[in-house]
Amino acid sequence: MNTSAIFERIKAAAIEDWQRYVDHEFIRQMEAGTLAQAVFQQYLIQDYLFLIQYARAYALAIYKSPTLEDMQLAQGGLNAILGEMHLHIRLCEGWGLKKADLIAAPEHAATIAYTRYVLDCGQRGDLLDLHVALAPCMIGYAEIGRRLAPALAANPNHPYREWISEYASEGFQQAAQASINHMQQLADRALTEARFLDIVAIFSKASQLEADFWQMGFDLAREKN
Ligand SMILES: Cc1ncc(C[n+]2csc(CCO)c2C)c(N)n1
Repeated sequence: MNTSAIFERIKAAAIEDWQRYVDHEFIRQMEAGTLAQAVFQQYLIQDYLFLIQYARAYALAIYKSPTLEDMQLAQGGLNAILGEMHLHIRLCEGWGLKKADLIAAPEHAATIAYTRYVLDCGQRGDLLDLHVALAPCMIGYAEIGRRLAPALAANPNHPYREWISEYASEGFQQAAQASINHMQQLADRALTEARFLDIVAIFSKASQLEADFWQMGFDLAREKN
């Protein structure tokens, strides 16, 4: 099939689920600086557990790589996760939570659902299926980082400066672009017309699971109150 600008086409086909993810109430409140800290803390603790499982998904992407270049790109993703986890440890330390406390937290159903879904896409499918399941995470956070960056300039005391800066950073934006480029290569090699709807379904599902992940922060904070 004609696979030009494949990421834009997949996103357009899944636009409602994508919007519900990148424009979730959590993001709106974060942008405004009004998101309750308890909600953000619950999210971030679960996100640490999420990243451990997500690192396994990138490791699976190395295993599923037909070429050395695919392997190197997946390895870059794995390294980026290890770097991202420093943000979580730093922020949690500021609240008096140690790494051991994070690891000991029980995984929420939304964390399990999302990470195991991605791992399953990789186990039963090929590298394109897995890459598409991984895409909303990387590319969505880059879109959110770009959108929220102006809020930092407007408010010098923005409470979520560190988090927003991480995803708005040049390094992170480049990594997301590299992920789009890799998706393009994989699609050029393996995407057929017959597979397109299956690929869109994976992207939609992962986007829905991202939206559920934001929602989990509100739900957990309410339960603990
Ligand atoms: C629920 C959730 N979704 C996406 C990310 C962002 N993220 C996770 S792994 C990875 C790839 C390399 O760092 C990126 C961008 C997150 N932290 N939590």
